[in-house]
Amino acid sequence: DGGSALCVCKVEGVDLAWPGFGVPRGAISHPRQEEAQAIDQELFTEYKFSVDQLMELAGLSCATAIAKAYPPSSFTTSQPAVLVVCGPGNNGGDGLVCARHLKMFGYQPTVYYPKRPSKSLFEGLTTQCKKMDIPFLPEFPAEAAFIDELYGLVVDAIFGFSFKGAVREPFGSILSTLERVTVPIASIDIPSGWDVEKGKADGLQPDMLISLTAPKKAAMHFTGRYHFLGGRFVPPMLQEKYALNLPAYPGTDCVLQLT
Ligand SMILES: NC(=O)C1=CN([C@@H]2O[C@H](COP(=O)(O)OP(=O)(O)OC[C@H]3O[C@@H](n4cnc5c(N)ncnc54)[C@H](OP(=O)(O)O)[C@@H]3O)[C@@H](O)[C@H]2O)[C@H](O)CC1
Ligand SMILES: [K+]
Repeated sequence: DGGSALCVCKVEGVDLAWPGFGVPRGAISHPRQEEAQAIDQELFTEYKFSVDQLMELAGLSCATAIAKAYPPSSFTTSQPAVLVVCGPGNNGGDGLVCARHLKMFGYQPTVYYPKRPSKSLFEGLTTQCKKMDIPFLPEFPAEAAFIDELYGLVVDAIFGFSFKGAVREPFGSILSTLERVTVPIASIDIPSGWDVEKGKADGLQPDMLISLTAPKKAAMHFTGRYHFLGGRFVPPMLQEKYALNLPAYPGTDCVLQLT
């Protein structure tokens, strides 16, 4: 029927179905902006996940994908130094979680977090990073060359699927600096500044994209080397409802390399 391969079994009279145990028959779906937001909302309202639960899994996926694509031994800097740039929404929260896990994995992350929401979730994530000795930059490096000199990788956690319209400051200047760096950029969920559906041909061109839940429409314009899927938390019924047709993650992995 062109849908995903579903395995169904009965346990105590309840039908259990899951994608996988076989390759999905159709292509992976690329939700539009409104669909991505609707799936996100449904995870919270209908499926009763909390934001911090999903953010933890999302951020862990990002750090895991980064560790697979850029192991510390591949860095040319003296330390595996990573600059994590965090925006004002949940994409920025994923960045903070990612920074904390990167530190656990042996990297040297530094965070830049210019616009911090006064919500306990983000305050808690910030404290956790600080208590892990992750430095927070007071200012963004003025020159792309400074970033190239000090860091071997930049994590773009500025905007995710709720980004709309023209970029407002201070993020416009930050993005124009990031467009000029030569070290690889790993974007969480959406390359920041891109239209969530149409992309941005003259915008940031990351080396890596970690799509969370499912690749959004803009991911079709991604031309970097590594595309990973993360956020292995979408219950089968929700995958079916939105016809996500996600490929099966290998074994117990929290990420899947798409390209
Ligand atoms: N289900 C999942 O896969 C999960 C994904 N997660 C991550 O969450 C983001 C989406 O988070 P959300 O908070 O909805 O939105 P963003 O982080 O994309 O951005 C919202 C903030 O950005 C500001 N904004 C929007 N447009 C602009 C602009 N043009 N210029 C400047 N600033 C902009 C917006 O500001 P407002 O003033 O408009 O409110 C917000 O502050 C998703 O992509 C994943 O990364 C969750 O972690 C877990 C579940
Ligand atoms: K991003």
